[in-house]
Amino acid sequence: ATTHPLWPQIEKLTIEQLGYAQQDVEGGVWQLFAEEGEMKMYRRELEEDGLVVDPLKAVHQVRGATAHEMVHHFWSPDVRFEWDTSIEQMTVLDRISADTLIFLQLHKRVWPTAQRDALFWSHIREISSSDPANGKAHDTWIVCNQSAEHPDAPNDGKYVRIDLTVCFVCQTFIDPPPAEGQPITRDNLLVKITYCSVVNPGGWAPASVLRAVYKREYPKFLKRFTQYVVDKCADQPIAF
Ligand SMILES: O=S(=O)(CCO)c1ccc(-c2ccc(C3CCCC3)c([C@H]3C[C@H]3c3ccccn3)c2)cc1
Repeated sequence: ATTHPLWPQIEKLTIEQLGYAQQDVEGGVWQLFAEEGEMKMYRRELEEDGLVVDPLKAVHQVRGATAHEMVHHFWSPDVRFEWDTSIEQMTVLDRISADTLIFLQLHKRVWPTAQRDALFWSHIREISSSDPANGKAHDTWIVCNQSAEHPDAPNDGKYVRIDLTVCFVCQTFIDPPPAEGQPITRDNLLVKITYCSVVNPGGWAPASVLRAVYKREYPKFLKRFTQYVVDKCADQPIAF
């Protein structure tokens, strides 16, 4: 699949988004707008042609799951409806490779804005692996979602098409390490999560409405997703 025409863009954007996600949120450019327990949500106020396109960066950490488990459930079409309450319809239009799919999603209408759809490629990749037993190095995984075009989903104006760039980066920590010679259990798992998104709503929507919706929806979205994975994996063997 590395011969697919999208491959150079997928490769370039995935590396760029990894760097972007790993940049610290200090330095004052990011404004903390929501905080719940370990989850901190930041935004930068940005408008393009009068449209709110506020970049968002969320950092979170949860116990009981691995980076691989988190990103797999974020990427997999099979479980999307189990956690993503923002969508009404979802289709996989193409499987570019085993780790890259093209999604077409119809998002629930957010009153008073018009209903939106999103067409994007979604790529999952392990960035670094490690030997979980030594507890030193930690594995990092990323999912990148980037708006794309596709002949089967022309932007025919039936819905307002949003433009999105999303990255979801997770890193596993063995913390606290198990006692000498003891196996790693889920009590030893800590996963650090960074979620970055830039969503251009595609058509006019009042800035005040969008910012209120972002403030309400994103914290709910990330909390619900991470809790879903921890609950789903609780009684399963650990997938590093
Ligand atoms: O992380 S993903 O790739 C997961 C795959 O689904 C993702 C997440 C969120 C969105 C999305 C799509 C539309 C909207 C708005 C724009 C104008 C009116 C609807 C929003 C804003 C409203 C915010 C929001 C955030 C989270 C959940 C729902 N609503 C977000 C798209 C993709």
